[in-house]
Amino acid sequence: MTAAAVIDGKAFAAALRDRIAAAVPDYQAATGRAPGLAVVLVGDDPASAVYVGSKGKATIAAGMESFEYRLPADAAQEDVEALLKQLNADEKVDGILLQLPLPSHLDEQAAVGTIDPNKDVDGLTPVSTGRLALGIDGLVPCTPLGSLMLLQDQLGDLSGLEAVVIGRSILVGKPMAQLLLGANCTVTLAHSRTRDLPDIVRRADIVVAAVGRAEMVKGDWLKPGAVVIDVGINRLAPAGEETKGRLVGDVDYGSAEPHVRAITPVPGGVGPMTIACLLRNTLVAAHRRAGLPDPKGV
Ligand SMILES: Nc1nc2c(c(=O)[nH]1)N[C@@H](CN(C=O)c1ccc(C(=O)N[C@@H](CCC(=O)O)C(=O)O)cc1)CN2
Repeated sequence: MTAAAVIDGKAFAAALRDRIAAAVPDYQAATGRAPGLAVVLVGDDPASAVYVGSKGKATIAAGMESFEYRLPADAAQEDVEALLKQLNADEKVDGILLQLPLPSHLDEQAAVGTIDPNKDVDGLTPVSTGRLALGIDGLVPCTPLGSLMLLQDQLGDLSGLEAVVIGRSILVGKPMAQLLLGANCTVTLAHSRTRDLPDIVRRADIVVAAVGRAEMVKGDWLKPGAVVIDVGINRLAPAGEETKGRLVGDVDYGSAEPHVRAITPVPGGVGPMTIACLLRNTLVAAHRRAGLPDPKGV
């Protein structure tokens, strides 16, 4: 078999961000202001702080307005929900994102549920989830949306293809399965209790691994010629004092690569698409809130 294509999510995301930035001035001319994205971080998880910082920088680089809110790790549920309601009412804010995970004493679903669905650029409110399940146009979670874009770029029409999604999280697995179903794939949603997982994965033309276990999916689980989207971001324990922990996905890249038609690397695959799709959703939300047609090409 010929060498697998390495799907360059970083370059794809950069091109998408450029198209978004190019569309912002038209919105600004029509409304008199730039689209605004508010990101809320509760607590001091270092990885979350990095992601929130990257989102703020990317928002500004796209010509949008960035609003960042930080609440302490011991914030009460009422404090989080009060802030989200305040942002719902803020006319300058088109998109609201509550960075996850929240500290464990907080109820994530209840907090997310207070976000105005028209500003739900993470696509996680019950209304957004329902719209996706019903096939009604709405705002779709960023990582699955970015994964779908990469798949369609590789494969074109996905109709009739067998897709296996491993992992049933609200953030990735479930919406990914819905998106693939919407693209007319035959979808299996596998998870930690699935029996004979390697055999199920072996059927798939498309594999999306979002299980959160380092290098779990092995090369001999994959159908020759499959396209693999690796959503996992796992930092391996440092091998020595001076060695930084290596970042790996949920797929054992070394054993998978010789079997497949195309695969996303980690880092540089799906990860960068998450933030690019957040900007895309913010631009779309801003247009819809202003009663403008959806922006083209994003
Ligand atoms: N409310 C949300 N919370 C979280 C989401 C989300 O979509 N909405 N996703 C993740 C974290 N995340 C964004 O929030 C995110 C993860 C990874 C990347 C990324 O670009 N990763 C790089 C590698 C980065 C590194 O070196 O650590 C890559 O894969 O190339 C961007 C955003 C959980 N929380």
